[in-house]
Amino acid sequence: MGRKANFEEKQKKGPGKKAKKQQAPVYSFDVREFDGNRKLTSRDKARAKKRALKAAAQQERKAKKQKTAQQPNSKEDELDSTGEEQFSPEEMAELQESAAAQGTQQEKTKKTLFGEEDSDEDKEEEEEEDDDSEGEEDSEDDIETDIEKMSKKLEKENQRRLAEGEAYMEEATSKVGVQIPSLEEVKKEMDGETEPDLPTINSRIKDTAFILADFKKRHEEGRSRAEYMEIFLMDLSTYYSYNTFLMEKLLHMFGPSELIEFLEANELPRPVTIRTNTLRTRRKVLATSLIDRGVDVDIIPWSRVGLVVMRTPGNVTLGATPEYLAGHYILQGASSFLPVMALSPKEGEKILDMCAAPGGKATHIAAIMRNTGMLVANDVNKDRVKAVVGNFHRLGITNSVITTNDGRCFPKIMPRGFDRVLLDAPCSGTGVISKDERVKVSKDPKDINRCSHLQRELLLAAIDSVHKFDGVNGYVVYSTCSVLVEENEEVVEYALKKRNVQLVPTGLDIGKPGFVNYRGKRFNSTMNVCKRIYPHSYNMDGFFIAKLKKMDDTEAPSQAAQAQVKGK
Ligand SMILES: C[S@@+](CC[C@H](N)C(=O)[O-])C[C@H]1O[C@@H](n2cnc3c(N)ncnc32)[C@H](O)[C@@H]1O
Repeated sequence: MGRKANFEEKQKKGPGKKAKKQQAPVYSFDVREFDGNRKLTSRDKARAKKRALKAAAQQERKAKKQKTAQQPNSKEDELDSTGEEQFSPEEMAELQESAAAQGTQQEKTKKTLFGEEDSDEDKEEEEEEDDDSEGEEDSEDDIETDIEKMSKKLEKENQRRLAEGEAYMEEATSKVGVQIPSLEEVKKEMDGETEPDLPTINSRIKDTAFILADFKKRHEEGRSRAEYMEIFLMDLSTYYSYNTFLMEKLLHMFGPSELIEFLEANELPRPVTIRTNTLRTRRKVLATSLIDRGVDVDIIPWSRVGLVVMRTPGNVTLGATPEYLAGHYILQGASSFLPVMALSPKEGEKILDMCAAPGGKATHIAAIMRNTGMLVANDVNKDRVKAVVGNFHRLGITNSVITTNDGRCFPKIMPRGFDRVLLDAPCSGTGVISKDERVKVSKDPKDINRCSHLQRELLLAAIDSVHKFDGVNGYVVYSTCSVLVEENEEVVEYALKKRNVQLVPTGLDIGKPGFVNYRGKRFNSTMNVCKRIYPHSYNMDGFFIAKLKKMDDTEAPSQAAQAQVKGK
C-alpha cells in the first residue's frame, strides 16, 4: 500500500480528529424514505387531515401576527426579533409523538425488514381500514388542494425572504469587504514560533472560500486569485494537518467549498456496517438475532445484504458475537460492497480476485457464486493471506483456491483463464483518511507515481487474464480506495489505449461520474460511467470503481479503439 510515514516533514497541528468533538454519524440514506409508495391507510389519511387543519390554523396565526406586527412594541414583535417559534399544543403533541416513535427504532427496523412478510392478520386489518376510509376521498382531495395552495404561498414568501437576505449580504460585503491578510503576513504567521491560532485560521478559511466562490465580485482590488489560493492552501494544510502536496492535489479535484466538506468528513468515523454472509443466513434473520442481542441495526437500502450498526451495547463486541463466530456476517465498509456488485459474479464461473487480502470482497464474491464454480483469491503478501484463510474458514467458503502470486504474473499462469477479474488495487488510501490519518502527511509524488505505475501493470494483467471467445466477453472491475485521478481515471485511460477493452456501466445507482476532463486533460468520453464515491457525499469511504469489457483476445487495442483515443 506504500503507507510509509514521512516523519521528517513536520506538520503544524490542526485540531485533528481527537481534538474535535465527534458528532453522531449522519446517514445519507433513510430507510423510512423507502415507504413512499405504500398505499395510504385510514390512519395516514386522518393524519393528513390533521396536518391540513394545523396548516390552516398556522396560516391564520401568521396572518394575525403580520397584522399585530404593524402595531409597535407588540408581544409578537418581540418573538419575531428573537427568531423563536412558538409551538401550538397540536404541534407539541405531534413532536412528542415523533420523539416516542424514535425511541422504538429497533421495532422499526424489524418492521422494515419484515414489511413484506406482514402476517395475514395485519394485512386484513389494513385492508379493512382502507375500506372504511373510501368515503372520505372527496373531502380529502379538497384539503390537499388547500394544502398545496398554502404551501405554494409559504414557499413564495420564503423565497422572497431568502432573496432579501442574500441581497443584504452582498451589499454588506461589497461595502465592508472580506478582509484577508496579505500572503506575506500569512507566511510570517505560519513561520512563527508560536502555535497557530486555529480559530483565526478557520474563519479565514471560510472567508477565503467565500471570496473564491465569486472571485470577480468579492476580491480585494489588486489581489490575484493565485494569492488567495495560496493562502487557502496554507490555511487548510495547517488547520487539517495535511502536507501541502496532498492538499494541493485535493484542491485541484474539488472546488474550495466542496474541499472543506471532504476534509470535514475525513475528521469523522464512517458508520459501522456489516455484510450478511448469505451462505450461512439471511439478512432478516441476522438482523433479528442482533436486535435481540441489543444491537441497534438498520438496513442499507441499496444493498440486499448490508446492515448499518447504529448502536452496540457495552457488553457486545461485534467481532465476537456468536453470530460473528458462526460466520453469519463480516465487518465491512459499505463502499467495499460496490466493486463486487459491479463485478456481478455468476454461479459456475471462474473468477480471479487478484489482490484479495484480507478477503472482504472475495468472500462476497464466493457468497454470490453460492460456492459454485471456481474463485482464485490471490495476494502477493503472504502474511495478509493468513487473514483470507481465516475469513474463508469462518464464512464457509469452499469454491476457492488461495494463492500468493504477484498479480502481474497471472496471464502467464492462467492465460485468459477467467470469466471475470476483480482488481481491488493497492493504492494511496486517500479515500480512507478517516481510518488512517497518517495518509494526511505520508504521501509524496513518488508514492503516487509508484502506485499509479503498479496499478497500470496490474490492470493490463487483469485484462489479459480474462477471455473473450464464442461471443462471451470477460469483464474486469478495477477499484481503489483512493480519490486521486492519477490512480483512477489515468490508469483506466492507459488500459483503454493499451488493450481492446471498453468501459461499461457499473450498474451501481450511487456514486458520482468519473472525470472526463481534468485540469486540461481530456479522458475517454466514456469515463463518466465510472463511479466516484466520496465520504462527504455518501458517508462512506472514498472509492473509485470502473468496469471494463474485453472486446477481443489480441493484446493490442483495435484500430478503432486507437482512433477513438487519438481522436479525443
Ligand atoms: C486494497 S488491498 C485489497 C483488499 C481486498 N480486496 C479486500 O477487499 O479485502 C490491496 C492488496 O493488494 C496486495 N498487493 C499489492 N501488490 C500486489 C501485487 N503485485 N500482486 C498481488 N497483490 C498485490 C496487497 O498486499 C493488498 O493486500
